[in-house]
Amino acid sequence: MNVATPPKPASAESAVPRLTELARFAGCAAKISQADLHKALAGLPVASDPRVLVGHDTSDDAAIIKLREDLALVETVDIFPPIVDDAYDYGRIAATNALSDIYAMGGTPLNALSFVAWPVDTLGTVPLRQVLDGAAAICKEAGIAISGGHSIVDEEPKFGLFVTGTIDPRKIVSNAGARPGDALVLTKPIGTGVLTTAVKRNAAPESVLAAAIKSMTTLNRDAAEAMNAAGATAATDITGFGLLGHLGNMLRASSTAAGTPIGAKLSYSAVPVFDRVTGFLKEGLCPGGTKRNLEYAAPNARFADELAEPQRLLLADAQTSGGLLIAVPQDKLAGLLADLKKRGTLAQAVIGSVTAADKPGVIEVTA
Ligand SMILES: Nc1ncnc2c1ncn2[C@@H]1O[C@H](COP(=O)(O)OP(=O)(O)OP(=O)(O)O)[C@@H](O)[C@H]1O
Ligand SMILES: [Mg+2]
Repeated sequence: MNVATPPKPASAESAVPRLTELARFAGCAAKISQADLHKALAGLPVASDPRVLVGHDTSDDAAIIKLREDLALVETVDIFPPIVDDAYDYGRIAATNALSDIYAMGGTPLNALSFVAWPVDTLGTVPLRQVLDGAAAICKEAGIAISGGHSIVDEEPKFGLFVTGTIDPRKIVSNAGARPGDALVLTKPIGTGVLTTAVKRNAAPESVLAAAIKSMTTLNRDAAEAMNAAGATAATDITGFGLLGHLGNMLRASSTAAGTPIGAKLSYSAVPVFDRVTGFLKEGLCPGGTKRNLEYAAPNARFADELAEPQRLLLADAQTSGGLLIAVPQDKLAGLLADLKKRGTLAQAVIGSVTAADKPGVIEVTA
């Protein structure tokens, strides 16, 4: 069930310049590209400690550290520059996005610490406080506190959370468990990268963001509860690398775990999209991160000829606080969809299926 948007605290000072003007890349589109991240992380020591059940080597959403047979910690961090101009909404979006990685593993949030980089001389502390209030409101909704943090001066604002959660180590939903035949279900529409870019470049009024802000501030908790109840084989959240990028990570991790190449079939027309996004893409409004995502994904994507560049870009659009992508065995699909619907997730879309492939991570996209 979605919780109503809380009232915004009154602003004592107008934030000049706009928050998004100070950000080179907005939200999760500021992530270092998958290609560069792989270069930077390749060969970095992998944890040999047997208590590290999930480390950075499988590109998963969070690290998992076993404490007991029935208890493990889930740890994640997510920080990014402003994606909207409203400071309170920026805080809410950053917090929802950070919590999402805990839900994507099947975990339950326990506590958060916040990180702030802020141009105190230009913006003052009032909008900073609004960011913190927004994040606190979302954490309260998730049932946890922000129990501390760290703050530095920076010309480009950045904000985010370190979140700790708990999980039963026997019930981890990593991105490595997808198996051929599983259905792929998406729980929020895509297109936040394109919409926020259109507004940032003054090509559209802020009102076009209403549905996207509602989505970016909706916790993936309900989707995760349905996923856990259904017995999903794998899940991840769709963020900065876009649908193709995060699906690719899931398929490659699942291929390694299964010891056989695993790919997917994706149906373009089944993917839920926010209003106006396809029009903006046709006008050439597209975040740089989305173009980089498509470049990275293209060698492993087999697009139907009818799908032109704007449609391909859409599937690679850098999302901020996107929905869960859930792999679920076919016999559990109907139950999952009914539960997602009952809980009121923003989408319950079957967008494709997992396949046996000739090469790990291949995605065949039909119109
Ligand atoms: N600086 C880093 N040092 C070590 N590992 C890293 C670093 N940056 C990213 N990683 C690892 O790379 C993998 C992919 O990171 P990515 O940010 O895509 O995951 P994510 O947290 O699910 O993304 P998002 O938070 O946007 O959902 C993860 O396993 C992550 O832990
Ligand atoms: Mg993630």
